[in-house]
Amino acid sequence: MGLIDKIKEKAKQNLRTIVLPESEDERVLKATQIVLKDKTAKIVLIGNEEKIKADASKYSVNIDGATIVDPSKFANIDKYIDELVELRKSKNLSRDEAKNLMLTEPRFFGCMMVRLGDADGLVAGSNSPTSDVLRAAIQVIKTAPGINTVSSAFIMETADGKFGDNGLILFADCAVIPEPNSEQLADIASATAATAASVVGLEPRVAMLSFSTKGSASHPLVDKVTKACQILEDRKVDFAFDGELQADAAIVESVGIKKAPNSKVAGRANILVFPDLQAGNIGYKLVQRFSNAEAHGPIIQGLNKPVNDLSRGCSVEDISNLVAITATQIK
Ligand SMILES: CC(C)(COP(=O)(O)OP(=O)(O)OC[C@H]1O[C@@H](n2cnc3c(N)ncnc32)[C@H](O)[C@@H]1OP(=O)(O)O)[C@@H](O)C(=O)NCCC(=O)NCCS
Ligand SMILES: CC(=O)OP(=O)(O)O
Repeated sequence: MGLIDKIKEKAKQNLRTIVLPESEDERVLKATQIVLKDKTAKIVLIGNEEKIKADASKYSVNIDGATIVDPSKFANIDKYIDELVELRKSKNLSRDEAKNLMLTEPRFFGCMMVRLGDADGLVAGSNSPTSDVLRAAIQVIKTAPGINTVSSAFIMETADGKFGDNGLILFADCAVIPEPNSEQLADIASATAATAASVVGLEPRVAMLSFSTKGSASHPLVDKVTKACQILEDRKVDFAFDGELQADAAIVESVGIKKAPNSKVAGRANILVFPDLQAGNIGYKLVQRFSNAEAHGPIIQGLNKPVNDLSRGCSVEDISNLVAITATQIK
């Protein structure tokens, strides 16, 4: 059984309610049909009921069984607005501004449903940039207790099974922090190790990537990565990691042996932590497109409740798969 089938089986065991705020997107309605047919989650669509039903009929999609919530007719809207005003008190968000966000920004409304327990998780981003999804999630759902950094990971399912664990390898952070400092890189490594273990069932082996392997180049950008490794060392984390490593030293055994002979991770990493978002975002898209790999995510890490983002280039299956992943993240 492949990874997604396993995750879907797990999701079916405990049916969760997932909000899909971008009901105007044809792919979202088609994914809703798949999720309801597969019984991997209950779905809440946000928007005008008549329009959603008309669109579903236009696209010949059956969304019977999905709950449709229209913020403009929502009985508890005042409670949601009050909660947002309270959450953004330090930013002086007025009640009118909060009301406007709740009525016009379905991602904010959906995150509030999750925050207040009217839904369990949210998937968005098919029709909005990642930053819009992240802002709603960070402002409304907030970070989990004791966590400072929100980051993300893609589960890459590569076709030939050569890299990572039988072709499964996590890439981080490819979606959230543009220029992570060393502390944040260490946080990204820890969060991704936890995602690898809990969502994919892998024993994490983390490579902290750079353009240098074990001192082969010297530059402040390399120092940032070696400092992140030192932070992980000081934190006494309970997973295998090594750095700084170049990508080939991280994933190709023969190169790992040559460039980092004493490493427990080099040549066999199943998690790649990129030094910044330029490298991470470009890197995952190149692997996805050049090698026809599945890229599941970005799975957002560090939030108090699960919200996951999509690339705007996602397929219908990407959405239904991410709904199942989100459902299994709920504690
Ligand atoms: C994540 C992101 C949306 C944050 O937005 P931002 O406008 O920089 O956020 P701000 O600096 O205004 O901070 C807003 C709040 O979020 C918090 N925050 C921002 N990034 C955070 C992170 N990674 N983890 C935890 N908190 C974070 C800030 O501390 C701030 O908190 P406050 O409002 O309580 O003071 C932004 O970093 C971003 O756009 N990232 C890139 C997304 C992207 O385009 N990815 C590529 C495609 S996938
Ligand atoms: C994750 C990501 O790159 O999202 P998008 O393609 O929507 O920018």
